Order: sequence, then C-alpha cells, then structure tokens
Amino acid sequence: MRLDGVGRRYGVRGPWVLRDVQLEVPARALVRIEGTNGSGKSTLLRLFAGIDRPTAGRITGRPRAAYVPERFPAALPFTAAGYLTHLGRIHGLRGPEAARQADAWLERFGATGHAGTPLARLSKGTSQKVAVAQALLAEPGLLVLDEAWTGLDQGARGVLDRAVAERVADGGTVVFVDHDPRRLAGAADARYRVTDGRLVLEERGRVEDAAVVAGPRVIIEAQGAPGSAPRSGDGPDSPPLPGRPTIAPGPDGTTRLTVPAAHSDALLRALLTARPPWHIRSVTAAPPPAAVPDAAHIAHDPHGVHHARDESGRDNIHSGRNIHHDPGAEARP
Ligand SMILES: Nc1ncnc2c1ncn2[C@@H]1O[C@H](COP(=O)(O)OP(=O)(O)OP(=O)(O)O)[C@@H](O)[C@H]1O
Repeated sequence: MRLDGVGRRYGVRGPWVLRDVQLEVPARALVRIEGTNGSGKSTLLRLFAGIDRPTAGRITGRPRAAYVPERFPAALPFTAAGYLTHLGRIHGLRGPEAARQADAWLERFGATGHAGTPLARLSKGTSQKVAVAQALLAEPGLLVLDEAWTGLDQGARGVLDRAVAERVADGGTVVFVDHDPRRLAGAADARYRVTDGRLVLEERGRVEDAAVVAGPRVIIEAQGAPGSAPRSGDGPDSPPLPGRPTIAPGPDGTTRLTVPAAHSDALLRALLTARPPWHIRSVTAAPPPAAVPDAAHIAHDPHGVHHARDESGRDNIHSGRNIHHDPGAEARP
C-alpha cells in the first residue's frame, strides 16, 4: 500500500491535520504510529482503513482492510454474535461460516457467555472484545487498530497480541496506535510519529524493548527442504520472519532460530506455512542472555505458552492452540 502526498483537513478552511504524507507500507509488516493527543493519529488510521478519504494526494494498493475504531458504536441493534455474524458477511463470508467465526472469536476472547447479549447492554470491555473480533474474524490483509487494547482484560490483550502476530505471519499488514510504549514491543517493523501534520520515521527494523530482549527466549530447531533457507529479512525481497530470530546452523543439518518467546508462536506458524513447509524438530526454552535460570522459573510465561519436560529433560513448549504441532516430526530422518 502506498500513500502519495496525502493530506487531510476538516472543513474547507480548517487547518491541515496531515500534510504531504509519503509512505510505502509493505505486506507482512507491523507498523506503529505514535504522536501526542490530537496530533492526527486517528485521522491517519481512518485514511489507512479507507473509511475516510484524503483531502489531498492519494492512497493506492490498499488490501482488504478491517478497522477497530477508537470508539466502538455500541448502540447498534444487534446481539454480540448477531453483530459479528453480520460483519462477517459484510467481509465476504458465507452465513454459516460467518456464524462459526463469530462463535470462535467470542470463545477465544472468553466472551461466549455474552453471545446473545444486545450490544447496548455489554460492559465496556466486552463491547471492546466485540469491536476487536469484528476486525479479526475476516482475516483482513490490512488490520488497523486504534487503541484496540484499551479496556480489554489481560487475557484478551494477550489474545489480541497473538492475533496480530498471526496476521503478520500470514502475510498481512497491521498498523496500530497505542499509548502504552510496551505494546507489542520488539515486534514492530517500523515506528512513525505524527508531528506538526507530518509523518516522521522514528525507527525502522527491529524496534526492541529491553524487557523483551532480556525476557524468555525460545530456540526452534527446524529442517527445511534441501537448499532452502529462512529469510533473513535483509534483502528487498525477503520480508522479516516474525520476531526477527537469530539464525544459526543447528545439529544434524537443522537450522537453529532463537526468538523472544512472545513471538515463538508466530515464527512457528510462519515456518510451518512456508512453501515448502519447514519441519520443526524441537522447540526448547533458551536461557536469557544475562543469566542461566532454573528451568522451573520459565515454566510459564504471560503469552500463553506452556512448557513441559519430555524424557530428554528438555523443555518442550506447547501453544494452547497447537498451531505448531507437527506429529510427524519425530518420525522424519
Ligand atoms: N471529524 C472531525 N472534524 C473536525 N475535526 C476533527 C475531526 N476528527 C479529528 N479532528 C481534529 O483533527 C485533529 C487530530 O485529531 P485525531 O483524532 O486524529 O488525533 P489523535 O492523534 O488520534 O488524538 P488522540 O491521541 O487524542 O486520540 C484534532 O485537532 C481534532 O480535533
């Protein structure tokens, strides 16, 4: 997607909120937008999402977009499940599939009990879960999140974090605004700031947070087809792997990828859905860079990744959703 000389002002004589925004947003990217209150972040996100048009310039190549607005219109005459099913159909899903996805997302957010509740009677947090679910359920190519984590409980924030990583791993683009600088720290591919109506690149590439770097990491040993190599993310045709793992040769012809635990699910998914897919030989907890901890201390992490020991004494890691379970891996040479 490309923004060429994009400007926006409200009213014919209103001040320019955004001026001459020039931006190329690649696929498979996570982009963070920052700025002070009233700087124009939401204005920019509405342009990204296609629900508002630029006053000047143009936007081209926008993938199918879904948007979580800063304020969700809760007073619509639907139940939670009815609204999600309706939105699923608008996004192009057939009726039964839309209903199935609606139920699945309500369950993932722990809101199944509110499926039949009218939107107007939902609590603020549950209403926000519905707002987020409506954007996620159609697996959009472009996901635009305007402070979408605000009001969600901790479990739901984790669900959204993982859903964002999955979108990017699936080749989608996610653009988000959040006032918490730790949100998705270490995962963003680029960070921009809206200031005086201009969009300024603050940081490109790995946007790391000390807590993520020092936090639990995971080593994935994987085997690819002969001659194939994981993308490094360094070249123009090689988008970065989720979590930007450190890549090194592993034992027995495998490749060893070390990644912050927060991104291990997304990385595994990317490897398993690569063409041809990679075979995952082992997934183990890595000691943090500064110290070698007792494995018991990393037996659980806040990202929903659960660790259990196998006969070899290694810590195997299982996602609750089994996206990286490869039952044939042990049988392969
Ligand atoms: N529909 C509108 N009509 C008129 N002015 C608007 C409209 N939407 C936004 N503005 C103005 O545009 C400017 C940027 O607003 P915007 O909501 O994009 O900022 P923001 O960076 O998202 O702010 P916040 O961090 O407070 O959410 C503000 O001066 C705001 O008053």
